Amino acid sequence: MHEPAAIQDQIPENHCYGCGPENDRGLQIKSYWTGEDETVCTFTPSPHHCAGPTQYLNGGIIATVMDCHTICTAIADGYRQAGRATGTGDKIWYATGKLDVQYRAPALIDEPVELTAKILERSERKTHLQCELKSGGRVCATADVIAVRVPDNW
Ligand SMILES: CCCCCCCC(=O)SCCNC(=O)CCNC(=O)[C@H](O)C(C)(C)COP(=O)(O)OP(=O)(O)OC[C@H]1O[C@@H](n2cnc3c(N)ncnc32)[C@H](O)[C@@H]1OP(=O)(O)O
Repeated sequence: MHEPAAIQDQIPENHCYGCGPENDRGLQIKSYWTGEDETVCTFTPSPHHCAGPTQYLNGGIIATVMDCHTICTAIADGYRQAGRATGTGDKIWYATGKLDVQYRAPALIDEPVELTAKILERSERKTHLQCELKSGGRVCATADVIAVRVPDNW
């Protein structure tokens, strides 16, 4: 079970291609807390998100959804650490400092991919997260991510 409201729907003014509700041509992923330091996201690919062979998901799309799922997790965690509901008060904004993706198996285009993110460590300026992407019941990609806090006018 997770909270009813998606993290992305609580972050204001987000036009990001991967996770921005304001980007009507974007992927519009939705992430949810499942525990203290863990979030999940289910993304349903469209046929045009394919790799060379039409049955597999493009690697850049895989990287994008892993990037956005983890960075939104870091942002929501920033609000939690500040003792505020996500999106309230002064804006808290993180950017990707590092995204290290390992592609372990091809992900299928015709079924949803399941992502999990886990916060490993946090400090004032950065959050270290791990992400896993599953398709067809197997782990297809893992990522090591550093989210870096940036000014709210970034
Ligand atoms: C709601 C919006 C969701 C958006 C989701 C999508 C996210 C994105 O795609 S963002 C776009 C892609 N990312 C970017 O364009 C970022 C470009 N880079 C930058 O702006 C800067 O280099 C930035 C912000 C990452 C770091 O800024 P800078 O002022 O150099 O930070 P700096 O003070 O050196 O580092 C802060 C901390 O982060 C660490 N850090 C920074 N980069 C890295 C890295 N690549 N690897 C490891 N650690 C890093 C530093 O070691 C430092 O750690 P500590 O506090 O322990 O000393």
